Amino acid sequence: MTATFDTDRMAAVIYGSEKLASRRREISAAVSRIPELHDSRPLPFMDRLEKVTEMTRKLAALNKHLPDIIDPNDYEEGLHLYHEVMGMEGHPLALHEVMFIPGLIGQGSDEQYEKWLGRARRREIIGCYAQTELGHGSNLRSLETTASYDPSTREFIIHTPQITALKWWPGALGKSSNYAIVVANLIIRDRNLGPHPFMVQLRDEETHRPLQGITVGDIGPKMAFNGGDNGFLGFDNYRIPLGNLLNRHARVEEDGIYVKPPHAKVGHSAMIRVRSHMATGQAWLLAHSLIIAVRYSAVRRQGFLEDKTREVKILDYQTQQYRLFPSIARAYAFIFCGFETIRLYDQLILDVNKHGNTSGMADLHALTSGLKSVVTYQTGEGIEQARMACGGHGYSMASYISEIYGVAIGGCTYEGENMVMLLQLARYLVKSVELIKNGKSKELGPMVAYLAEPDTQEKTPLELKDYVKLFQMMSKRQSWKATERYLKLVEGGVSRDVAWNKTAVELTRASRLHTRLYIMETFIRRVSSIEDMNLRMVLRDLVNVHVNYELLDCGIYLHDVSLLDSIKNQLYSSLHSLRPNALSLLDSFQFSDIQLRSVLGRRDGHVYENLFEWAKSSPLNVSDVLPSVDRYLRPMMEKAKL
Ligand SMILES: CCCCCCC/C=C/C(=O)SCCNC(=O)CCNC(=O)[C@H](O)C(C)(C)COP(=O)(O)OP(=O)(O)OC[C@H]1O[C@@H](n2cnc3c(N)ncnc32)[C@H](O)[C@@H]1OP(=O)(O)O
Ligand SMILES: Cc1cc2nc3c(=O)[nH]c(=O)nc-3n(C[C@H](O)[C@H](O)[C@H](O)COP(=O)(O)OP(=O)(O)OC[C@H]3O[C@@H](n4cnc5c(N)ncnc54)[C@H](O)[C@@H]3O)c2cc1C
Repeated sequence: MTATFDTDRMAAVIYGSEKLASRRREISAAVSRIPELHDSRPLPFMDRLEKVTEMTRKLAALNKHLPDIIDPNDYEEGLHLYHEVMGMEGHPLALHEVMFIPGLIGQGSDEQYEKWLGRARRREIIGCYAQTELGHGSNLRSLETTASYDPSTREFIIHTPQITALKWWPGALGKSSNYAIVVANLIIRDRNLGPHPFMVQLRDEETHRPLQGITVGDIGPKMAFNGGDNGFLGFDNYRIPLGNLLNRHARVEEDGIYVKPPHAKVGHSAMIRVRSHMATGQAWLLAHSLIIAVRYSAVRRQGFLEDKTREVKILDYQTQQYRLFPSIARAYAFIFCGFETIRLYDQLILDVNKHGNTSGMADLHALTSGLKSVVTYQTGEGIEQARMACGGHGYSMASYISEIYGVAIGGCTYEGENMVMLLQLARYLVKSVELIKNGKSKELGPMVAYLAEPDTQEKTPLELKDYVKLFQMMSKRQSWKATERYLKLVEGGVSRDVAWNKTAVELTRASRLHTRLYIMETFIRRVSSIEDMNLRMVLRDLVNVHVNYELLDCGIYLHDVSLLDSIKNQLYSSLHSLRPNALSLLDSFQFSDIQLRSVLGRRDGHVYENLFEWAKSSPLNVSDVLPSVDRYLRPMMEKAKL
């Protein structure tokens, strides 16, 4: 079946501009011509040490070639080049670009930029972001690492009071970084002023050995990211100068006077940044797994439909389409939402850093808390469906889907565990409902204004705005239901914290619905704004899959469930309409074979030949008889014969 649109033009919609889309193609082509930048052999055949070594080798090679391939100051081009060459399994600079430099920009003063930013950008130093501890990750207020100010020497003494206070998990900390932004409780004259970010040198710049007073190492293998070195870190009364408190917002004077920041959570900007970028990152992972599954499904033939002389492509099965197409819609929806949150973050950091204006923080915190939770969860679901859609071959590392899954679901945990973050958004929703109850609807932000709308009769949705209306109604009802349940407990004398906990499941449901509504509205809005009518029509088919699937999936929140039958019919027909364009919608992401790293999902479609070559290259096939067979199996069988 042939697609009805041009994938290069769709790529420009996905990546935001024709220029960036074509630069991505040029960068992929340039990488394909430089063997030094390719994996020296398939990553799944490597053990952990080999993977870390391979990633470090490629990173150094990339650093050498980078100025010939891209403009080093272009963030988007750099991101693509890194994805292409380094892949997704982690590397020594993974946190340097993602949290260390942004953390320094968000928290450091101009003087501190002068001292560290240029060096970091030139990669004279490598940094990471060390916040989570062995005993605490979610509850930042209970972090135990201390940074006590000593006015006599104008230094902070960083200390790990007990084992639970060891920093644990930071990416690229274990073996690669020589600097870290360390989050520690600022203590002045025995007063704990809460977590603050400090620039800390961990290793000697010449020898790379840990400095005295620092204990640091790798935390061992993980579900994924095994090319990276997540680490542990402890301090034994380790002294750093006063100037190492990142002090754009909060300051300590030489005499120990504390100048507090304009907003209590302004120190969290590095986390807000990653959360703002997560929707696009996850969309990209989801699209990776889907292109593998859809390409394979367009090659794999099994069973018969009308034509009894030739087996059917498995992509023609309705169940296969139901498994995969709603996730294609989500990948697009997440990309569009992600661009919006990135733009909001960039605006916020400008407002805060230039004008000290923190008024956008609460809204963006609520939005990104919900979005990162829903998007990572649904991405995990979609990738797992993609794996199952490839049958037995999906289970092989040749598909690479299990690696993508491991990487993606890390996002359910890092940057705030999903349930914890859904509860953060719920605080915002509950406050909004309370405003309405207190007659202050005018104070509601635009994203929650629908919470004040009256209930109307549910009717079969015909146009997109009807779907949005129905979804708003479901989301509003759940936010109200959860809030009223919580307030009733509080009014009955239960403490706020306990009442919150007794309502928590309902609260997380409200947050999910609110976020799914936001995703739906953003998707519809973006598609409606596309000028090219041809592309807009194709994406309209995708939106149709999305709105019907979302409504069905959340149908339990409708009062009139008889609506669901017509929605089911509309979904089945929209899956059918999407079939001719499904593969091209994914080809539009324009992943190269190098970037995909999937034997099953290669562009050439020679699935069986490629799988056989891959199997033959397994290290186990280097000899016909393995030493373990000689040593154990043959003697066992010989003994049994006696
Ligand atoms: C290529 C891929 C690379 C992947 C790299 C992955 C790298 C991963 C890195 C990491 O994981 S770094 C560590 C990340 N850690 C976390 O995310 C920890 C999660 N916990 C928190 O963020 C916070 O503790 C919390 C859960 C948000 C709660 O914060 P806290 O206890 O300090 O506040 P509360 O008392 O609950 O709330 C008070 C008040 O403040 C509001 N608020 C909280 N955070 C923010 C914020 N960032 N911005 C604005 N406002 C915030 C909160 O909503 C409350 O408001 P009110 O309800 O009182 O109005
Ligand atoms: C791949 C990866 C990379 C990471 N990189 C970094 C890094 O670079 N730097 C860094 O500092 N950290 C990093 N982390 C750590 C990460 O940020 C934390 O693991 C994460 O924030 C979750 O915290 P936790 O481990 O304390 O989970 P916990 O909070 O212990 O979660 C365990 C369970 O308790 C529940 N729970 C906890 N609190 C509540 C609550 N208040 N209400 C209801 N339920 C609750 C959770 O929902 C969850 O079910 C990384 C983690 C991973 C997996």
